[in-house]
Amino acid sequence: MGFIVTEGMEFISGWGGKWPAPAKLNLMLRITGRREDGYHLLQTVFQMLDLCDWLAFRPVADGSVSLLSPIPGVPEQEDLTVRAANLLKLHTGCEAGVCIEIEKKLPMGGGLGGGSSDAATTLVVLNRLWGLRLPKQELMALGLRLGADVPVFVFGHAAWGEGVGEELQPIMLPEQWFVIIKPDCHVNTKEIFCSEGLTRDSKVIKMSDFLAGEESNDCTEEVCKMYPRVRDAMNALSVYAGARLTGTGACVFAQFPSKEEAEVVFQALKNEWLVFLAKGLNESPLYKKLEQE
Ligand SMILES: C[C@](O)(CO)[C@H](O)COP(=O)(O)OP(=O)(O)OC[C@H]1O[C@@H](n2ccc(N)nc2=O)[C@H](O)[C@@H]1O
Ligand SMILES: Nc1ncnc2c1ncn2[C@@H]1O[C@H](COP(=O)(O)OP(=O)(O)OP(=O)(O)O)[C@@H](O)[C@H]1O
Repeated sequence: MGFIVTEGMEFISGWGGKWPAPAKLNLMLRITGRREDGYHLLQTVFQMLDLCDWLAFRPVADGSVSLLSPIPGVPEQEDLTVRAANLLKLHTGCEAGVCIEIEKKLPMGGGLGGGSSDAATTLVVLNRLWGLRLPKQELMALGLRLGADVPVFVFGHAAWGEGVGEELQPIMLPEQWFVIIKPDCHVNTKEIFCSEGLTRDSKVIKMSDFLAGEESNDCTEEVCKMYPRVRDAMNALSVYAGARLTGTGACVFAQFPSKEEAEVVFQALKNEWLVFLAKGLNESPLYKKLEQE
């Protein structure tokens, strides 16, 4: 059941070939308050991974936005890539059209931010393809309208995040290796943020506290209580190294200084769990590719 990251395969001949939409991990997640609209104030640390969805964009003449093959369970017009493209058209008055293909590699509902990253890649690539020249800050603000995790993927760098996750400062982190278990359950982010027992009054800390080892995730206890399979995954990974939850789950992860050390744990878990081996990245592969175009 294990899954080693491999390069995406060629699938359609879209503009610029295929574009990465990397996963993220929340290396720490503190909930420090709640806004009047119900959204939670967070302190978090985002790092991208070399584990990606792959997207292709084919210009179409009739001004429509469509998906070549919608993701099962997600209606085409609700897909975050379609919503991102339509939002960009509405915001700029651009009359161009696009057909999008998604090669889905990231598990959904896993706290790896796949849908958000797909949306961010769509905003960044179409901004270039359609010659819109919107600055990054404006794309991030548009992205926030699609979800709290979209801005960091537009930002494109490992980041210290505050607000609802949209106030971002770049951070340089060691590019370690991660073993990530995706338990066979789908955690609903909204359900976790609505749950009674969630810690919402964590002390505000500084970036230096995180760097000194403060790496907790305030959602862990509640998610493990509501989703026993997440607790099982934490226990399975804890045998080898400190296990943490990303976002609101369901994925749990442990970090290792070398690929070799991570590989040993990956091999030990892969028969029983859906497990990924991935490298932490400070710079998003999306921008690396954009620079090459
Ligand atoms: C848990 C994280 O993944 C950490 O990075 C994000 O905060 C969640 O980001 P996301 O999946 O893009 O979430 P959204 O689609 O914006 O929000 C889903 C639901 O989660 C709740 N939500 C989300 C983010 C936040 N800071 N406070 C919240 O209370 C809201 O009820 C919202 O309706
Ligand atoms: N392109 C897309 N890819 C994945 N999910 C999408 C997409 N478009 C819409 N969705 C919806 O978004 C939901 C959340 O998917 P996603 O993969 O982003 O979860 P997640 O990793 O838990 O996100 P987060 O870490 O941001 O909470 C899915 O269950 C699906 O209904």
